[in-house]
This record gives sequence, C-alpha cells and structure tokens, in this order.
Amino acid sequence: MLKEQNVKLGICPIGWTNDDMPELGSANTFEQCVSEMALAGYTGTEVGNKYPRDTKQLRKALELRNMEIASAWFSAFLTTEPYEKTEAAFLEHRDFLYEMGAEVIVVSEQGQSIQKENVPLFEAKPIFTEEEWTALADGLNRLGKRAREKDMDIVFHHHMGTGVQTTAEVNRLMEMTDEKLVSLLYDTGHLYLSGEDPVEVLKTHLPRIKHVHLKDVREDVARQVKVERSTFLEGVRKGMFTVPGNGSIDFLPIFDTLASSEYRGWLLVEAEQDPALANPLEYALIARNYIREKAGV
Ligand SMILES: O=C1C[C@@H](O)[C@H](O)[C@@H](O)C1=O
Ligand SMILES: [Co+2]
Repeated sequence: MLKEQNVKLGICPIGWTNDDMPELGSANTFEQCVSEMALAGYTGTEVGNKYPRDTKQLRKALELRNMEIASAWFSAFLTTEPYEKTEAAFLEHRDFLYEMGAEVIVVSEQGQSIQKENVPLFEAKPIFTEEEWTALADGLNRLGKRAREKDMDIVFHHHMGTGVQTTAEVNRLMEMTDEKLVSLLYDTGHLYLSGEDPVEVLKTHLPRIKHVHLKDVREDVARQVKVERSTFLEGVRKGMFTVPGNGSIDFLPIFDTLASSEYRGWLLVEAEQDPALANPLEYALIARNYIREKAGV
C-alpha cells in the first residue's frame, strides 16, 4: 500500500476539456473543472486550455479549492527545429510553472509526432535516425540544465505516435541522457496501448521516474482502433482511454511497485475521452475510489 506522506493525488483537466480537440467539453468551464476535481478528492492538477494564464488569478482559484499545480505539458521540437527555438518557449513555460510552485516540467518530443495527424496510429509512428536521437538527447540535457536553474526537473513523456513510444525507445532515451538532468514521466496508458509491459518499464526506470500519469485503456476499443486504422484523436473519441479502474490495466502490481520504491511525487489520473459520453465528475470518482481501494491512498 502506498503511504499518504509519499504521494499526492491529482487529476488532469483532459477529461473535462481537451487541448488537442477544443470542441470536446467546450461548454465545461475552468471553475467547473477544478471544483469537480476537488469534490472528487484530488488536490492537484495539470494545466488545461481554459485555465487562466495569470498566475495570481490561477493561484487564487486553486487555493479556494485546496488544489495546486503539479505540472504542465510542454511540446519540444528538438528533432525538427533549432534548439534555441524550443528553449525560448521552454523558458517561458518553466517560469510560469515555477511561479505556480510546480517542481517538475512535462516534456514531450513532438518533432514528427503523428498525435494530431490524419494517419493510422498503429502504423505511422516516427522512427528516429541516429542524428535525431543525438539532437533529442543533447537538447533534453540542455533543457534539463535550464530546469535545474530553478531547482526543477524535466520529466520526459513517452507517448503513442511519437519517436519515444516503445520500451526499447524509452530505454534508449534514458541511456543517452544524463540521469541528473533528464527524468522520466511514467504513463501507464501509453505503454499499455503500445503493447509494452508497464510493470517492466516501471521496474527498469524507477529511480528516474519523477512523475506518474495513471491512464487506463479499453482493450476492445484499442483493438477496434487498430483494425479500423484510426488516428490517435479518433481513438480518443472512440474511447480507447479511460480512468484507472474502468479499463483493462491491472494497476495492483503498479501500485505495489511504487509503494515498495522511493517514489515521492504526484500520481495524476489522466484519461482523455469525450466528456459528453463519460461524465468527468463521475469518472473522476471512479478513479478516486479505485485508487483508495487498490493503493490505499
Ligand atoms: O500527458 C498527456 C497530455 C495529452 O496532451 C496527451 O495527448 C495525452 O495522451 C497525455 O498522455
Ligand atoms: Co500522459
């Protein structure tokens, strides 16, 4: 069982509003989103497209609900654009998160990503060349250094449809980057959907994991996405992702492994699906109850 003093429990806004498809949940307001998160028993969140960018305003809204910012997504383009361009955007993002009190910065390499492209998710992921791997690893080390200036860490988000998706790719990235500068975000749903063993990846990289996304997968829908050659975003609309306790992943060995480790940090429920089909508060509660039952927090 996990210990309450070791982990904080949060939920991402993507179940209420989706940054990649703003039409999903467009009627859901920021206030509704954070109020329902708090009501369901969470104390942290990442940042969604409806959140105020003014740090004072955002802090006040969160404090009223006993909530805090755990982190926020950052898209890097280290394999396709000059490093300086990614760094300039990163510094703005870093400073915003620093002001909000976050300790980690989620970084995903979106160079050549098919996340938003009209191509089959299971057939068209990019494979990086040697040069691209080097550009990615060097760039991440440099971003990691910039994060350390503020006593923050970057946590790399492996992701379906990107060049860092599989176990082998995660392993390679971890080998090529400096452990003091680049940490890992562990996202259960992306590993499972890719056909990896999430427990193996967790055990291999535990000391470098500094942020966790708890995402579940509906296996039957994932199969349909493969057969129908759907895109990533079509898959999301069809419901391939859901909250822990509602899909096919057995989270017990994952929670047990985290419990017997040194892991200290956030566990964030993250389940993008159509809020018109999956009521966000209802699903936030399903996950909250499941985590209490299986992880003891
Ligand atoms: O952390 C995440 C952020 C989303 O924008 C992304 O598409 C989702 O799948 C995810 O894991
Ligand atoms: Co994630």
